[in-house]
Amino acid sequence: MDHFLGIDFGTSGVRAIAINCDRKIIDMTRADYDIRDCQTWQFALQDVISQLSLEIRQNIKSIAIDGTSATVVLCDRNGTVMKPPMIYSDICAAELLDQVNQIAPPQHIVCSATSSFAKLIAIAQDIKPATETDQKLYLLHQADYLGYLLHGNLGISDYHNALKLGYDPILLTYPDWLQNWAAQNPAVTLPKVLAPSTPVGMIQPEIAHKLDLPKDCMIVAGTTDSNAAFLASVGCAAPAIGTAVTSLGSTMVLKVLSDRPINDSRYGIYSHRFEHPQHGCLWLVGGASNVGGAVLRQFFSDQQLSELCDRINPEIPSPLDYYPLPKTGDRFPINDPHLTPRLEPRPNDPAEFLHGLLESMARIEAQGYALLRDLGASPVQQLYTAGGGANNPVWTKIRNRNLQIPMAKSSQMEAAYGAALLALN
Ligand SMILES: Nc1ncnc2c1ncn2[C@@H]1O[C@H](COP(=O)(O)OP(=O)(O)O)[C@@H](O)[C@H]1O
Ligand SMILES: O=C(CO)[C@H](O)[C@H](O)COP(=O)(O)O
Repeated sequence: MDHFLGIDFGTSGVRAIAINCDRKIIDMTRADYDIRDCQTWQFALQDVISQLSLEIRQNIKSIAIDGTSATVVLCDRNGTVMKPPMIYSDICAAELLDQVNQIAPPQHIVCSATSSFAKLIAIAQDIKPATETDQKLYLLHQADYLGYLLHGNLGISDYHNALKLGYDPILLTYPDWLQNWAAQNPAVTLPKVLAPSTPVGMIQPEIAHKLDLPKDCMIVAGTTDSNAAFLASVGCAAPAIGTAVTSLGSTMVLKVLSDRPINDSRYGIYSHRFEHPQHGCLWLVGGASNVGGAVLRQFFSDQQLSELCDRINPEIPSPLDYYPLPKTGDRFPINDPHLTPRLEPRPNDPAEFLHGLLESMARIEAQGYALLRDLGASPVQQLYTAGGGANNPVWTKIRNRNLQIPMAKSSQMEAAYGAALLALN
């Protein structure tokens, strides 16, 4: 029986889900890791695979990996990581953003302090010009680097991860402005870009041996965590236009399947290409906010979260109006690297405080979907939820009251299932 493995690298953890040809989950494993330490990426990757039963591992036909978007790492030609990764919410200095604005077209989506291209400009600042080919350096996204660890082909990405680097998902090429920049900065090689789910290469023999994987196990091009979450929630490759998914993990990411791309760097709005079996090329229009579960973890353990939620009446709106960020800066619907968290006034009752946090994040989610609609995204017909926050019925009721959008039960709430569907395809 053939099995297909999806591996999700989120902010706070790694999940692997093995499915069979009927898309049924046959096993799921988890591992902790530190998103800022690439060595833990490698350990966690091997850990979540090794935890699978021997029978499953020996029948894995293909593997797909999703990672956090705009998390980038610089490697040399041997795949050695040259410096700690810059993660998706890291902000580049204002003077570097000025450089980005001089290179990219006005209001391009890379004209954001958190874009992968802004991080490339930051990294390129202290790279000596390459005199020999062996000094070539490679900019990789998190999913690209993890895929390299398995297939051994350096410099391969996908058009979801490469979007915030500046890759054009309509023309399926790097735009001239970026190719010109790369020609003037030969020390850094941009990754080759494939469609998600495209076969990249077979697993390296020594890795196959170490992990008891088949010698012909194929590693396919991956995606980003919230695109994988979209696929997981709808559970197929043919969702209706107007299907929306909120990925409620450490962050909050909104996506609406639309018939046209909408991009607006003022608000941190961008569109991922989505190949639909019936409609052809569609677009996942959305944005990623830094509000989400990470800020809840700053104040409450999962146990406290559960106990305090039992004391909240979700039908009564909280009067508290927060902007609950884990640190300064947001990307969407307010794209402002200097936006400070608003977490006052702090009530004495922790249940009241939690109610205010959940209600405020639900209001921001509703503002986000209203902004997407106002800027031309297809109207939302039904809304799924993925990620850890999807497990919270009180939050779901609060969100339902603020959103006024028909909410559907997700097929699967783990992004790793979406990655497994890519491996199956
Ligand atoms: N029942 C819950 N209610 C609210 N938030 C939750 C709940 N369970 C988990 N979370 C939050 O979800 C996040 C983890 O979800 P996950 O999808 O694994 O996120 P990520 O991959 O982005 O780290 C944590 O920040 C945690 O606070
Ligand atoms: O918030 C994030 C981490 O979970 C990422 O930014 C998220 O992946 C959103 O980016 P994209 O829409 O490109 O997937």
